[in-house]
Amino acid sequence: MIEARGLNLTFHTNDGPVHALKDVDLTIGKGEFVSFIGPSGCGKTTLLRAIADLEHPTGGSLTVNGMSPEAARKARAYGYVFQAAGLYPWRTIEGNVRLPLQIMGYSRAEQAERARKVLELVELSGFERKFPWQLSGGMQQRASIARALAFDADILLMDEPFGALDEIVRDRLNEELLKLWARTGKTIGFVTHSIPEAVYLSTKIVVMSPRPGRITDVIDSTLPAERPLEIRDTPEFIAIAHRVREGLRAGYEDS
Ligand SMILES: Nc1ncnc2c1ncn2[C@@H]1O[C@H](COP(=O)(O)OP(=O)(O)OP(=O)(O)O)[C@@H](O)[C@H]1O
Repeated sequence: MIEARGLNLTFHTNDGPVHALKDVDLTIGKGEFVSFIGPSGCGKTTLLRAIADLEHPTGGSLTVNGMSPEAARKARAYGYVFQAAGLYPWRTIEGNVRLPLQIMGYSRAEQAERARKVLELVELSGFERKFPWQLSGGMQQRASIARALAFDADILLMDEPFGALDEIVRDRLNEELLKLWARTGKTIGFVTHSIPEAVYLSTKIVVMSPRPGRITDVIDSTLPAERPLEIRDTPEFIAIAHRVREGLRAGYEDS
């Protein structure tokens, strides 16, 4: 679904070049849930943005759904969820979810039907007429996920969507996201700073390190698909978390 080979991305700044991504090789299969974890500045967001054609690699190759990132963007191959929910305050929740569909020229009936479906999927049925400020932070983030799902793209790219939420809300949204992923079969790319979040959610964990931004480890999860929150206390979970932590530590020492 997503394939990077020798991917490089250098920003040219007044202080000289910044190697945001260096020699990144990565394969993401259909239906995988892939987390990107690493310290600030290791290129997680840049990689996600390159997949979304919001940044342009300076070397190597990158394909998304078998196409160039630009072709994939034009084919609306992905939905993107940002760190802040980014809902328009003057639009209702339903109005926010319908916005991309409106822009794409869907009929009013189709907009309404799709909004209904995705709001049900994120358990926000009944909140269609509310405005964003009438919802909690977690609910706003769910609405922004619904918006990214509205046009039924195969890929969902999420840049630290739950970073600003307290731990209890985050736990619940993690559980809900796993259920949603199981129901929809989407391929998900997910940026996080949290080791437990990465291990809990992912089928594959990509550990990155900065200066230059690169991949230092790729861990295929051995956890079962069915994951109650208590799985975080099992030896298997703790072993994977340990490997992620070691990878992060090694990256710090190298850079
Ligand atoms: N538009 C830009 N111009 C110049 N440098 C940039 C630009 N965007 C990102 N960078 C630099 O590229 C590097 C990678 O940034 P990126 O935002 O991808 O890191 P990150 O791992 O997502 O960090 P964080 O966890 O803090 O969000 C950093 O050194 C950053 O300063």
